[in-house]
Amino acid sequence: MASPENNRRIEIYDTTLRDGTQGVGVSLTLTDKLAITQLLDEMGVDFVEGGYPLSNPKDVAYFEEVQKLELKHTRVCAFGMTRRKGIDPADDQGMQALVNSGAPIITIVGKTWDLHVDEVLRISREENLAMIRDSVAFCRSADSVQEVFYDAEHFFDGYRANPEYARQTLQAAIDGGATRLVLCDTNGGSMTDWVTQVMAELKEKLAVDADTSAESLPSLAIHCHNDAGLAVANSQAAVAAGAVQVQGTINGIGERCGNVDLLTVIANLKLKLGYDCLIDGAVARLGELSDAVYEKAAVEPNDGQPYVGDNAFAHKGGMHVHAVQRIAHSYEHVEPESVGNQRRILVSELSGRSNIAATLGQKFGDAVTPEVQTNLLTKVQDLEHRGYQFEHAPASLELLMYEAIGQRPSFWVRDHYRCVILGVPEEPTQTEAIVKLTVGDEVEHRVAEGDGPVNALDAALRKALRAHYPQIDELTLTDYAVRVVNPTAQSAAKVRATAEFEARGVDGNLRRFSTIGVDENIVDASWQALSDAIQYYLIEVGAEK
Ligand SMILES: CC(=O)SCCNC(=O)CCNC(=O)[C@H](O)C(C)(C)COP(=O)(O)OP(=O)(O)OC[C@H]1O[C@@H](n2cnc3c(N)ncnc32)[C@H](O)[C@@H]1OP(=O)(O)O
Ligand SMILES: CC(=O)C(=O)O
Repeated sequence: MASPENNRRIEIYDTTLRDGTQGVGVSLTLTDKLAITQLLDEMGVDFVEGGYPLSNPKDVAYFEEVQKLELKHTRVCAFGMTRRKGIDPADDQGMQALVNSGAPIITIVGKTWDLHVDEVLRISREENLAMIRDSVAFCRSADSVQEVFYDAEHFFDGYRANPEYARQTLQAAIDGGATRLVLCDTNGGSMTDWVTQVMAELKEKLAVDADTSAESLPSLAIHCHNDAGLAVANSQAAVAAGAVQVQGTINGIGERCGNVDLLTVIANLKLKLGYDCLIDGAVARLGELSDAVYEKAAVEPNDGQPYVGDNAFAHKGGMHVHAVQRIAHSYEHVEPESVGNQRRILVSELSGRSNIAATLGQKFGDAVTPEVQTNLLTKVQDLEHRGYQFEHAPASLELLMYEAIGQRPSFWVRDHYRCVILGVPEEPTQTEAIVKLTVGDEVEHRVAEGDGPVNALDAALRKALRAHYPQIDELTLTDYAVRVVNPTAQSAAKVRATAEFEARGVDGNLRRFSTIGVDENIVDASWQALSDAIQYYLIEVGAEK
């Protein structure tokens, strides 16, 4: 699949810790930043931009602490803007912070677009060129600094508005000693043809301006934002046109619509286009890297994310599942494992018998006969028509399977439950639940208080069952969500309760599973999800009824 002719090595420059944290809702602790640096190093990421040492105490501490890590592949970069107008770089706090950070690479961002020079900074165009040149040269002259990269902010917009001036800004960075000229699509609105065109003509024109050869100029790099949904395409177009480095973030987190998602770019470069990047084996760990960054950044994962998202290899439609069972790449562009992901087969009203066989066949073996498949499918279609959604509740689906083959155990028989809520103004609302069940020959009639009806019901049900099935104490509710199925019915609408539980199986491993309930009554929907979970768990651990 990869084109063998593209065997250049592409440098990967990660700015998750700087540009990524400019994303809405993203905040990383110092410990998180250091842990992400270490992970990126393990993968062979060439450059990690740790932050802006002038910006805040956390970033200052980062550059101190990161020096204690033993990094094998990564060189740490400190980011900052050009010196302030009208002063010597040596007197500029930002410049001092950069060279004192101890980072071997300094990345200086400067203005390309005359609009920003005239209207935002309100300085002369000559002063802007001097700021770029002086700042790069100052950082380059520091003993601790190995290289200076120059981030040409708004390059593609600036070059459209005034190509001569945009080139002069790069020339100033070259004169200062920059070793990479990073073309930034800061506003993320460039079209791919424009990126290709600029890349194609830029080096030749820069060489003519400087009366030198294109080869003797610093290499070009690319830094794209995703405001027009083209960050991946634009980054790859730049690489195809000769860029040696791609800057971006893990999972594409970043200001506004984000930076380019390095995970997608890396997988495309390596698996599709035959470029070299990172270390051997790293691509198969992209899923792990994605999960780690989502978790540390406390950002909700994007299930539809290319390559690494939970849905990237999830097959729902019956015809697709049928085909994938026969030949996986009929509906998969790469093997899920090649990027650290896995295939998922979902059961829903859009399923065919293949979905049932693929999902339950391994566990239930020969019991999954064609007749059982058809019966279970009919049941699922009927229930989904009533509001259930089994793709979110595989444990409830398994209970239906036990029912379909006549093997669903009855751990208890419910007589009734009752919930009482006492709401008095200015006082905390009190809730209590009563549960009456028959377990074996014994009647259990229990009451419990809780924080709301679901909690009280859960507590009362567990009280009633504990003496018979002590294993239930292992079961923890980890997530619970309620969604209205038919909102037009307003407060009489049906609701779907989905609950996620965690417990150790008989093998001692922690497992998560989800169940579902649907009813007009929110408490009854929750009762179904709760009691499905307990029954499912008791079956899993082989409880005697
Ligand atoms: C495209 C990008 O992602 S660039 C990075 C953007 N990231 C951030 O801004 C996060 C980190 N920033 C910060 O911590 C702060 O903004 C600081 C420390 C840099 C500056 O804080 P302050 O001094 O309070 O200034 P403030 O943020 O309000 O305004 C920016 C200042 O930098 C100046 N400035 C902006 N860009 C440049 C540049 N490339 N070169 C020199 N000066 C610049 C502006 O003129 C303004 O100075 P002024 O108030 O004297 O006119
Ligand atoms: C430098 C940078 O982050 C940008 O121009 O987008």
